[in-house]
Amino acid sequence: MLGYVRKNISEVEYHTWFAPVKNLGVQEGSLVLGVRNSFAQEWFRKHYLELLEDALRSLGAQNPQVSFQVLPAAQDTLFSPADPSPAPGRPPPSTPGGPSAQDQAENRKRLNPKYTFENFVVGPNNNLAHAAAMGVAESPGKAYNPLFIYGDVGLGKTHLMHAVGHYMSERFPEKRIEYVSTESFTNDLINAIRDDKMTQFRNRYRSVDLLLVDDIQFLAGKERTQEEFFHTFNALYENHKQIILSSDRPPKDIQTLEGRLRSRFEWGLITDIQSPEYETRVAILKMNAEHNRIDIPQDVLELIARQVTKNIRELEGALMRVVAFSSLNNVPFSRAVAAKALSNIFAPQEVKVEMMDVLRQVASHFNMPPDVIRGSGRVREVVVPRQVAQYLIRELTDHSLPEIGQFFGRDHSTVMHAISKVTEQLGKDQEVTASVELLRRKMQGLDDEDLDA
Ligand SMILES: Nc1ncnc2c1ncn2[C@@H]1O[C@H](COP(=O)(O)OP(=O)(O)OP(=O)(O)O)[C@@H](O)[C@H]1O
Repeated sequence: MLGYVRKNISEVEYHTWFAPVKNLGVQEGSLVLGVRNSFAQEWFRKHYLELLEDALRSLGAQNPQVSFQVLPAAQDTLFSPADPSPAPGRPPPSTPGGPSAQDQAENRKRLNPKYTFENFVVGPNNNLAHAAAMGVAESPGKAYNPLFIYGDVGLGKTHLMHAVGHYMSERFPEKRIEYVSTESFTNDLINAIRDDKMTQFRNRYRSVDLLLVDDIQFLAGKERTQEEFFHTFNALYENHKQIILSSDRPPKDIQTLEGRLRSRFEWGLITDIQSPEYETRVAILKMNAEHNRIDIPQDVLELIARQVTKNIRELEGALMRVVAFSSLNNVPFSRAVAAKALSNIFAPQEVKVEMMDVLRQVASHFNMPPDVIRGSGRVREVVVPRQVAQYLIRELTDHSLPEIGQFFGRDHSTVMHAISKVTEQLGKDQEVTASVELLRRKMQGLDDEDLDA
């Protein structure tokens, strides 16, 4: 099967997605593949399901069925940077005569273990840069050289550069990879001049297979550094070694950059990354939550994604802030809690209650699945929560009776009946009264007293 798959997709895709997959055997006629997280699960369903079914068909299956299951945490080696053993399916450790374990460790040390292709959410804002980086990873020194990625702060430029580095260090452990910020490059140069170690400096930078230089805009105005970088660039370029540069602006907008450097930066491919749109932001948050094993409802992630729009680093920070806030105050995640946690940094946002929020809260209060409440059951245990939910939705949202009816698969007169029934019971039936009050308070947001307590 893998042979078939490999022939039909690029090598980078294959190694990114298929190398870590585990065969979990056949269950109820379906081939079950273990993947690392729900992000990968969705990705496989969307992008590779047909290909896998075709692969099975090519092996003679009449009615091929493939499903994906998230592997338990223990088998997820993705975020164990301290673990020096290679992940399953990855190249084995070096052999005698091959690259030393130290080389590999050196390579890995400089790269952030989180910044891989697998952890990079692709959206319309970054798909070109992502495709270019994949192209470069697949054919270093050949596809686009240099690759120049620009974009505002915190949008994933460094992440993409490191992803190429990881990919190369896993597939070709003998390759030398150097990741450096322009600032470190400048400092190294200054030190080398001072200590009379220019030969070592040149050897270090001109002997690499992949040079990643971050924030190249800081070359502006540094004449000696530009001069040295020019020669480093030429040496690597002539030897078909790959260069990737990141910057906050395109080469033409970097002031006081020597013309000969600017034109070299334009030789390869220039690609930009824009701010992510809403769906991409939600997907990034979801992936982050999962990687950190935080079980946080989708609607809370959506609220965070609405608040932070420009910078992914801030987006991740906002998520951590919400997590810390809820843990320190010992309150469960909710949109109200998230809004409160973020209110010091962002303008307080009015939390609009949605029908689904109410249904979920009611379901959790009465300890039954939301679908049962919306279902057709007629016993009192289900009818009371259903009526309470309809009553609260009418009170807390702007939805009309027919809309509420539709949400419950009923007509508006049923909703009207539910509302008058609850109204009648308020103050008389203790259970109904207490439930309505408690739920109303929960959904209107927490008061400060709650949090202080
Ligand atoms: N598409 C994405 N999917 C998942 N995470 C992302 C994505 N883009 C960025 N991130 C995350 O956002 C954070 C900031 O990204 P990164 O450091 O690469 O930004 P940058 O553009 O290099 O910023 P700077 O200009 O400040 O160096 C990182 O934690 C990174 O993992």
